[in-house]
Amino acid sequence: MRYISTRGQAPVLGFEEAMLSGLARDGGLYVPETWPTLGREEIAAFAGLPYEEVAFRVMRPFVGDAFTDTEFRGIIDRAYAGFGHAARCPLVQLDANHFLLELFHGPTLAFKDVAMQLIGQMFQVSLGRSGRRVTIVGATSGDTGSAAIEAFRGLEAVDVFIMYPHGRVSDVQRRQMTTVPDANVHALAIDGDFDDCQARLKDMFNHHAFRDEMGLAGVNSINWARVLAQVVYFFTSAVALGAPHRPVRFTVPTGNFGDIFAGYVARRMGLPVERLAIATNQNDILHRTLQSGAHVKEGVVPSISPSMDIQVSSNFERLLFDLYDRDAQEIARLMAALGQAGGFELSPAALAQLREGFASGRASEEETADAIRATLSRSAELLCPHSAVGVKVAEEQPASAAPMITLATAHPAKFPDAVEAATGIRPALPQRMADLFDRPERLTRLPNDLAAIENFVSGNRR
Ligand SMILES: Cc1ncc(COP(=O)(O)O)c(C=O)c1O
Ligand SMILES: N[C@@H](CCOP(=O)(O)O)C(=O)O
Repeated sequence: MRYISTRGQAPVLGFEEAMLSGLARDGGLYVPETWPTLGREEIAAFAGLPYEEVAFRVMRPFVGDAFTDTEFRGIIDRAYAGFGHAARCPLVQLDANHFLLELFHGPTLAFKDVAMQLIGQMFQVSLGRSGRRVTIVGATSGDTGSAAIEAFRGLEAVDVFIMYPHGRVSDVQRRQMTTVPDANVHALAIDGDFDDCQARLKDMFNHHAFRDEMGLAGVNSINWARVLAQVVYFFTSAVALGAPHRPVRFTVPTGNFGDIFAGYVARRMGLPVERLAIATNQNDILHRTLQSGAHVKEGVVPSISPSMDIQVSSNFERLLFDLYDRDAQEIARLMAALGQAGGFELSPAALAQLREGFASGRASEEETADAIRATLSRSAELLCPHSAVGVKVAEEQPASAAPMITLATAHPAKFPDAVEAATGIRPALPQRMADLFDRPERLTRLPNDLAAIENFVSGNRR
């Protein structure tokens, strides 16, 4: 399998190099040259298999010769061994036809662990083989950061620098990043919002002299391997509810468009997905895009679902690439318009395709809190605010015989203030994290300035 850039000007790479490089050198995102498909029988055969086996079968076609089958099975087994649930990503029934896919049983209590634990293992095998060192830079609105730190802490061949928006993540999320004592980990509080952090991240990758000198690697969903690992749970959950013999529907709480893009990939691979609904909070650029056809940035407004406080949804570029029949020149033009003019209009053909493939909805702050409360009283499930945005939007979708699966993307204990305000219940952290608020914090506050961030990175990597 070969990987090409959405902007058409970067070298074509194999899986391992695409995984280690992060952003393509032309500023685009790597995508597989073609979408591999799985036949009905192959998908049906997933029923009853352990999560790890389905992961192997779904991801194998994308990995090529980067890892032997034995290496790849070992990587997958080690990635999920520490998850707190035997099913890894269990399904919970909310009502007759609505299910929650719990993605927060990994070490840092959010869906990011599902992919990050896997790529942590992939990096270790790959770097161990080559003797190469990398400097991981990441941007987070709260969850990617701690998942990355957990996956890469203490590794000799890796330094990790995570930028988060100062004052805009929950206290639990911040402490998960700032209380890790390992010398290779650096939490950087940036004066800006997540879009600023992600923009500086991409600036670093696009500054080729810096990128090459530092050996930059990216573990945001810029990295194709992150998205790939997330495709797996669309298959496991759908098959558990009868796919491929009956279609299913998904609603995905969405910010950077990585998770829902993974659902799109599952559908391209042959999974019968009747509806794929984008659920946004008040930072609703994607919902507005579906409604109006205009993809226009507005300022990020802080919300009680802070991990989705995003207006520049990085992976939307990957979808646009397909919507525009893989016309890389056109994608480069649209992305330049987004950067310079703050937005663009989708062509009528691209918009029609977008609306055919996706639905969307939005939850206000009040509606999010209502969904947390209503779900608790109906089914005793305590939702995090992001999952609540998903449940609210799922419930608005037209009735169908196909089961609806809403992705529950984080544990409620990561957002205790919002959950307590909605329900009066303060969710407790698991015992292993009970002393999180007693641990000393270590962080560096930096301006939203490329030179300042680059100086810090170059001065502090080992
Ligand atoms: C808890 C949570 N839910 C949902 C999202 C949105 O996922 P994506 O950015 O892949 O759209 C994020 C962050 O991205 C998150 O941390
Ligand atoms: N919500 C994310 C934002 C970064 O998304 P990613 O999937 O591109 O890493 C976070 O919690 O950091």
